[in-house]
Amino acid sequence: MTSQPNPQDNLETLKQLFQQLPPQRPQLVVLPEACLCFGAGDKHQRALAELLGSGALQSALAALAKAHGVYLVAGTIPLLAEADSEKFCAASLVFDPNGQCLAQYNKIHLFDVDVADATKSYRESTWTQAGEQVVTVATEFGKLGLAVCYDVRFPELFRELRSQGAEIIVLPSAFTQVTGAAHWHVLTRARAIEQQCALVAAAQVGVHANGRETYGHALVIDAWGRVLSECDGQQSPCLASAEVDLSELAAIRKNIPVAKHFASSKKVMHE
Ligand SMILES: O=C(O)CNC(=O)[C@H](CS)NC(=O)CCC(=O)C(=O)O
Repeated sequence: MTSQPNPQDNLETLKQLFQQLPPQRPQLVVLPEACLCFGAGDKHQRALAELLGSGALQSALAALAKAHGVYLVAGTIPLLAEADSEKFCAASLVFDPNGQCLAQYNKIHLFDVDVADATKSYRESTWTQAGEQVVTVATEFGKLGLAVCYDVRFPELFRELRSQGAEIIVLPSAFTQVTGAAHWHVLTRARAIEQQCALVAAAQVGVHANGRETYGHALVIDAWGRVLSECDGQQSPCLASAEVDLSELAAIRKNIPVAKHFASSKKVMHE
């Protein structure tokens, strides 16, 4: 998506895009980081922020999941830890096909980074409160592990998701054009290969209201590291969709038992 500041505009885009969902069920749909509000400035985002379990953004997303009978990872929307919190969490929510919210993951690694682009200085922590919990959630087709965007640069988080049983990792993102062109495919494929998990990486793409430029290239990657589907980084909105065979995952894990080998090497590395 090329999300805009006004949530209503983005919901309209999503309603159109959901018309193109393939017929298979169960189905998992993953949205990009800041899917309902992008480029509006932190005050506007803080004004939109909701408490878990109530609010217009969450109701609209729950309704979308229910209307189409899909699991929906709506990453991210601004959620408040407490009603009077100054900062909001970049929260990725998981809805089931009945529109029930199953889990919340707050982005742990915040993008306080300098990039050689028009924005130059990104300081996410000035308005975002960092998450403190690793989150996995069971679904009828396997266990999801939750991560967001810049988290992809921290393999330790993905190691932890795997050890908590994750089989499919979801990664709502808004990678910058510059870092995305250099690192996006390598990082996402590396996390899928090393943790032997399927990985679904949704992405913002194009030029946003605040002049920020995002890379796009939403991906579905299997546990062998193959790219099963990809948006081309030009079209917006765009749907990358694939059928993932999780039975292959068990064979990959049996043949290359990295989890077992890590358990032995861990002793050496921590001494
Ligand atoms: O600010 C918003 O509204 C939405 N959030 C984002 O765009 C976030 C925080 S600024 N972007 C990233 O984490 C980019 C990571 C990245 O590009 C990299 O790791 O190279």
